[in-house]
Amino acid sequence: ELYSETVAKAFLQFYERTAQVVWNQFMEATWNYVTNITNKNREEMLRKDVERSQHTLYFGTRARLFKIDDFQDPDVKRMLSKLQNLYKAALPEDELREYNQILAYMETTYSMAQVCLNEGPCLPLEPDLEEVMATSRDQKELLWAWQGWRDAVGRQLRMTFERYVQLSNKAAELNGYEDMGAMWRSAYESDTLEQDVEQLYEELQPLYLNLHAYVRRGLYRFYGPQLIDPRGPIPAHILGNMWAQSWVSILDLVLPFPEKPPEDITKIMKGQHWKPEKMFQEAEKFFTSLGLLSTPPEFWKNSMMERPTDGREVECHASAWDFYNGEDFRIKKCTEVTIEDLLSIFHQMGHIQYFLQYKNLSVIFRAGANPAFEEAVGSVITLSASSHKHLLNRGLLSHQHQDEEEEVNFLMSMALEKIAFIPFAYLVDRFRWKVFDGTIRKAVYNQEWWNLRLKYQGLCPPVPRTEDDFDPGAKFHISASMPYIRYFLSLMLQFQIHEALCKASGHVGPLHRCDIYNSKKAGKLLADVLKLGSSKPWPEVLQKITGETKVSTKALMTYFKPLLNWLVTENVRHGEILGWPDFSCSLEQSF
Ligand SMILES: O=C(CCC(O)(O)[C@H](Cc1ccccc1)NC(=O)c1ccccc1)N[C@@H](Cc1ccccc1)C(=O)O
Ligand SMILES: [Zn+2]
Repeated sequence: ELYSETVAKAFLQFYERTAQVVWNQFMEATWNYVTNITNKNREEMLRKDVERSQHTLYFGTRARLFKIDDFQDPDVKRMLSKLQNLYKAALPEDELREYNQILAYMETTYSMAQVCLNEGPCLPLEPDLEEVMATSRDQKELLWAWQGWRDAVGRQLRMTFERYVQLSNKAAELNGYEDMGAMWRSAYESDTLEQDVEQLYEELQPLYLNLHAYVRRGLYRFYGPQLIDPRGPIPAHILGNMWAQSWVSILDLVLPFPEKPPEDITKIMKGQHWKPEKMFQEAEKFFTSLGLLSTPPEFWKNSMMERPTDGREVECHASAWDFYNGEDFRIKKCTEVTIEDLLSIFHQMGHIQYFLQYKNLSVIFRAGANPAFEEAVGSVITLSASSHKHLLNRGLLSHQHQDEEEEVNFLMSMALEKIAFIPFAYLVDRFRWKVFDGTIRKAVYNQEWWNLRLKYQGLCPPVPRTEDDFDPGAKFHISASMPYIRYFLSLMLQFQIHEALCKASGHVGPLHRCDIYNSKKAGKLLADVLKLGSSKPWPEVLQKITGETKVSTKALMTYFKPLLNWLVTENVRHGEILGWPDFSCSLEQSF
């Protein structure tokens, strides 16, 4: 009869044919905008977004008319239920236009922001301000970049963000969710996501507290007591990163065995005349060495691998793009020739590999098993690619660096990337979930942000903050309305998958020495899972790789066990306090 399963299948085929066209046109228009930010391109992107929303509305409202529970075919049921979420298309047309303007304004403000020197050039975030944050050891210069960026971005977004929250929640409610946080969490198909991530965070906290105490000691030695309180939080501008989310750039200040410094891989890359294209080829070679798919010619023709030098304004935050026609896939990145950017390209290539593996699925299933899976794929390969074994094999190291002390130095550099990231990845959406559910009211956005930054990261602002500031907006994903808990879950998922692929590749010995390069068995295990896209619930997908159905901290703890032992011994030896009982870092009052 009218809404039978047979009719549903025809309905889904009609959706499939039309969606490919509408989505491809929307992606093209968005790509044209972010790689050439002009008013004309923004208008075209907004126009294509309205068309996409009209398409979503047409099919989503009709999908809601089918009685899915009476249907047999699991794919039909899963596809129809995914179509029923209209996302922002549920908003009335005028409010949708306003919402799209707000989204474009926030993301563009972030992408175009610069910090100007008194007399002389204005510096963009990439690569200039990030270079200052990573390499300067002058806390006044670091403060200039840190505060300047927040003045240029966060402060501009504050009012707009308040309206963004209202419209986001309205869209969520029109889709049957309590608020936008609930809608974002629904991507994980779990009613216990909040409790699960809190539990995972608790399990990892001892690892972070020991790293925090040890790094604080190293910074105390370098910057002295007028900047660092050995029992207090760490000022947020001296950790080597604009958001203090990765501390790998200050490895030289905290190296456990300074008499055995690691080789400077960036210097080696420059000495070997690496260019961005070679970096992309290097990453692709890793994936094909596993028997995975190579990128089509369009990829090399259409990607933006460097910041353009023709004066175009672009959005530099790296991203991978699926144009939903089964053949056009791109990466946009303002690549610099550094080891950080090489590893970042591995991450982006992970997104591309997922696109390639699931390209024959229905458009509805062309996504990761969940958003954390999408973020984990590239990071799994990066774990092998950053191993000394692999770097030596690829000519990026001159010797293996495998004595006991060099191994601790290596694990420390990995911890400054992965362990330092734990509380930041956790707190970004804790903040936004509370903003969306109303726990954090707009009058206290900035104060609540810093309460979370103190509570979870043990950081504090180097200068007093007010409610004229909006420091969360200084982070890309918040200005781009991009969920973040995916990176927290990916942190554990990537080690679980890495461990399983290492086992499949026949690796024996410590997990941190594993390099799955050339392992066709590991590649097959991964490919079979990526091909599923979002067609199956993610616990089923995880089970196919690791045998487990839950995200777990075990593999990550195994990887860092040798370092944790060393850190605990070191911190006990120095009588370090774990945590920050002195809770403020009002620098001027600390001496
Ligand atoms: O933001 C990124 C990398 C960019 C991305 O690849 O995750 C990108 C983010 C993005 C950019 C623009 C629009 C949407 C998302 N995500 C993708 O390109 C992407 C995500 C899902 C499917 C397809 C592509 N990394 C995070 C977290 C991170 C990840 C890995 C290492 C360090 C840090 C960060 O920098 O804070
Ligand atoms: Zn990513």
